[in-house]
Amino acid sequence: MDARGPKPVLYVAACALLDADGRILIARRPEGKPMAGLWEFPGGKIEPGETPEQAVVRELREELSVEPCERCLHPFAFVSHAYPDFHIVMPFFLCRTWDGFPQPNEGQELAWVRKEKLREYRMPAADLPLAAELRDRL
Ligand SMILES: Nc1nc2c([nH]c(=O)n2[C@@H]2O[C@H](COP(=O)(O)OP(=O)(O)OP(=O)(O)O)[C@@H](O)[C@H]2O)c(=O)[nH]1
Repeated sequence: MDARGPKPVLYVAACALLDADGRILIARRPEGKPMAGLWEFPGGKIEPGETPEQAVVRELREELSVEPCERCLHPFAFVSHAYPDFHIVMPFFLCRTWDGFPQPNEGQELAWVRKEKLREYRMPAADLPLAAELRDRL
């Protein structure tokens, strides 16, 4: 807490889609959104009453027209990170099986990236440990 009071805590769920060649899908935040231009993992805020898995399924459908099954979402890591204006808690899943071909429904740029190359893409601070975990543990 500081003089401005406690920071809001934001619960976000995200997912690494992994293709058969071991590449990971990342998306570039479009102009007009906070943190525009940074590369991140597909996902978004967990709505009230939703599980993290349900939030990932909904966001993948909205953002990418991709349908994973909930059972295909494997818990991989989580983040708890203090941004200057909010604190993010982010369960993070791996998914190797889904229906559909990812479409950039929100005008976002998409990239399939090898884990070794993730560090070449500028990411939000909260994602840096996730990129390192993917490099080390996949
Ligand atoms: N989706 C996603 N959000 C992330 C990641 N890392 C990270 O710091 N965030 C932050 O978590 C928050 C998620 O919000 P979002 O804007 O993607 O969620 P949303 O689609 O539900 O929001 P919206 O409907 O208000 O646009 C943003 O502040 C975003 O910058 C990540 O890897 N994936």
